[in-house]
Amino acid sequence: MAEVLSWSLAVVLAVAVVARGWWQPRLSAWWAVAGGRPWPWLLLGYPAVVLRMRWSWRRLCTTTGLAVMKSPRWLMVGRDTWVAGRSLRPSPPGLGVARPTRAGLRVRVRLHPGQVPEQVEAVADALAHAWRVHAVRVSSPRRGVVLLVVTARDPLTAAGGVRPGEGSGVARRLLSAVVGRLEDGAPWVVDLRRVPHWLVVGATQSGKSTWLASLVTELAPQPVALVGIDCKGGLELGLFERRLSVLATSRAEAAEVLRALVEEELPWRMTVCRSAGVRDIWHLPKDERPFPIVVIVDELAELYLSDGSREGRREAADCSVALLRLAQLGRALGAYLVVAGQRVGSELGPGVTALRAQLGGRVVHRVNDEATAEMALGDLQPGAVAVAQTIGEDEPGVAVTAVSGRWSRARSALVSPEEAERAAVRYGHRTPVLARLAPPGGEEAAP
Ligand SMILES: Nc1ncnc2c1ncn2[C@@H]1O[C@H](COP(=O)(O)OP(=O)(O)OP(=O)(O)O)[C@@H](O)[C@H]1O
Repeated sequence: MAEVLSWSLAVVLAVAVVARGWWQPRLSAWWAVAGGRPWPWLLLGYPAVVLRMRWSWRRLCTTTGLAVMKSPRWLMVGRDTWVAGRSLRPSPPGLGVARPTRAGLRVRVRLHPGQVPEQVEAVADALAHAWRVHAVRVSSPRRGVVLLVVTARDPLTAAGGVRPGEGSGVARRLLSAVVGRLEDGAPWVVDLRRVPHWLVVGATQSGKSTWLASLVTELAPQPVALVGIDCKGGLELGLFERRLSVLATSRAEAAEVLRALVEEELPWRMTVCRSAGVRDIWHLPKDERPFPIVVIVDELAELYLSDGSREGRREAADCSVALLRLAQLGRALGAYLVVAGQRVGSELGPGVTALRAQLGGRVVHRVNDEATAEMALGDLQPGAVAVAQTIGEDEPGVAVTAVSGRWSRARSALVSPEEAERAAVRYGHRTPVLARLAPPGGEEAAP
């Protein structure tokens, strides 16, 4: 026996020596992958939660009304009559295979005919309690199926634990930014080419500016023109001035910049596309393609609310129309819009509701009232409205992010003003000159 063992060991060692050219270069990558895995969760937490799920699924579905009763085959019951058939048995929706994620697991559930995802969503809290996990989120990737995203512990509690660009195993695309971490542990990616326009809402001190700072920090190294509109005198976006192609710090300046964008820059881009026979700038040859422009507005209300003067009303109306046109025309012409504000209700003016409908990406931080959460999420993800309202004072940077069809809780990367400023200075030399927006000197540069 000992002889067989030592021979086997010798063979394994010999193979390892012969094949070292193959495994040695891969060793560090394997080590890095293994080191990044949440082993305690995978080895202990995950099997325990899966057992609890399997064990309790039928009972849970019965008590919460998700199980349907399979009707038995029966005969008439009389005084001396036998009853044939199976006993009445609750049949729960089909629970699929639970796949582990970094912070929990995902599992698909096949609904019974006649059931809708809202029924599962209504009992998500009961599931979370029964499985002793932080949260169960419900989405519906296709008809008849719901996806349960289970998070074991709240990964968003560690304030400041998220770094800009963290989890950047994600392959970076132009115009995409990792701005924090989602509740399921995945990086929070804002990809402007997929969802071109975003609305960022939150009460004061909820984390809007920090979110904008992490977005700018991520976009700064990219060949992208950034246009800042900050009518609070440039207090927030002024930090990135070195990396901004244009910064408007009052409403009069903002109206002028937006006018130049929609009346000069966008029509010029249309002409370029038309003469090249293409439908958007992304089909132009790379060296002829104009820079994509990301317009960032901090505090939307400052653009919309007027002081009652004729001049003020005219500026507000101009800004409203220009933002709407920008949102409508922008995607094909490489202009993207990120708008932040405390409220986005119709009290700001008639144009704001139309603008909101164009902003397909939503980020909702802590809000002061239900109406604001409803305004920001109700049209896209009604199920997320209640969750946005649970974000507390002690959770700055925590938000609900939603695009059509999906939503999640998330926490933004904590980017200090100094870090953001440093990034803007470091990449300041990459700031494109937009000649039509900032007339004094400079020519339109190609990326
Ligand atoms: N992801 C985060 N993690 C931890 N702390 C955060 C996070 N985001 C923001 N904060 C903290 O919350 C506070 C408020 O952030 P921020 O200034 O971004 O809020 P705001 O919504 O822009 O406020 P205001 O509307 O008053 O400008 C700051 O002290 C900031 O450090």
